[in-house]
Amino acid sequence: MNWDDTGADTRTPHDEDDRDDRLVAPSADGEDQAVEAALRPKSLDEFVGQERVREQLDLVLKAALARGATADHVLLSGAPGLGKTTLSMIIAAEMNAPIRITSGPAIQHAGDLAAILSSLQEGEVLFLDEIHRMSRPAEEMLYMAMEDFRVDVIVGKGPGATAIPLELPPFTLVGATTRAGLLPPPLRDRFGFTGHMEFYESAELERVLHRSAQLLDLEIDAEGAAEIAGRSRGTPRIANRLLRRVRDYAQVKADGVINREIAQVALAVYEVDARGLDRLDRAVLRALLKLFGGGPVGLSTLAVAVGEERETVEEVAEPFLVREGLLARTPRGRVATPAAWAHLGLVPPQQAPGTAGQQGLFGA
Ligand SMILES: Nc1ncnc2c1ncn2[C@@H]1O[C@H](COP(=O)(O)OP(=O)(O)OP(=O)(O)O)[C@@H](O)[C@H]1O
Repeated sequence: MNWDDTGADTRTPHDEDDRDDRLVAPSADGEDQAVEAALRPKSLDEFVGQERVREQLDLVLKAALARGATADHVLLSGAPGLGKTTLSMIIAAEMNAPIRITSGPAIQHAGDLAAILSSLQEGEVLFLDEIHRMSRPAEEMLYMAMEDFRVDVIVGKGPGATAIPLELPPFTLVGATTRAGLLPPPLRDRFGFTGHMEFYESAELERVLHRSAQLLDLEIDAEGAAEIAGRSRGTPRIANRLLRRVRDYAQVKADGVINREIAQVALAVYEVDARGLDRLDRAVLRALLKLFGGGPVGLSTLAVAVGEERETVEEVAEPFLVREGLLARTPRGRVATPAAWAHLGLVPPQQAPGTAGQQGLFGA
């Protein structure tokens, strides 16, 4: 990637995929998957943060255990990397039940789901990630399975097709979604408990980092953890990933101990700034400020200026910039906030008397 100082992209577009190889990407890459299993908390007590969800879930599970019953179906919603998979495994562990893991996109036909459901053991936890991406027929089969622990398996085709009812053992469905709003109400209503996972506070991420450091046998001090936490975008997965990169730096260039200075220098090497913005985020902001005077500017124009697809700017960079209060999406286009100017150390152009709002060079 070659964004120059003006924020313009000097590389040929698409010669690298900015989505997956970003150090601050919320989704898991291959390395994450390999180490995440070792870092996952195994019980609700070990699970950091999300106090409300944890407390409510604790009650749901304890009550089910006391009744000797299978726990109600649970829906977990929230951004990637906040711990939905981890919580589903904890639910199974707390219920002393086995867990089966699958995802919406893996279930394209109702038959795929019937095969999974009919092989569940009594009390088993079925974790269905990205449940909003399941096919419609599978979704309809799931309604009946969740409510009546029964599915109708269709045998044959056309007028001769017959539905054979199949009893299922009671099970707990844990559905996970990043888009709770996309779930059809009949599906949403069949969950006994819905937990909304929030982004983590810095102090919570510091606890995650200390715990991970201990498991990875690393030495990190309080200031080192605070520095990494502040750049982790409220997401434990990103915190754990940044920790591993800082560890590499500490091992190669220092004595292995992670303190504030080591964390700062290491993350500067990886171009993750003090607020967790990476090169793409800063390129978008810089273009908005330097080329368009802070906006408003249309998404397509902004995307061309940084040499990216509209979707990349809109879906990869903007959500975090909006969340951080650095950029606003307005009906007239993208607008930088005063915090954006301050973050990049730039001074907003003087507002001419009588003009309303920020008017860019290529304004509305
Ligand atoms: N509350 C937490 N305490 C400690 N570690 C956590 C916590 N939440 C998540 N993690 C760590 O973050 C990593 C990612 O968590 P997890 O895979 O559960 O996220 P997810 O929400 O299921 O993500 P995705 O939606 O991408 O599947 C795991 O390695 C896990 O150890």
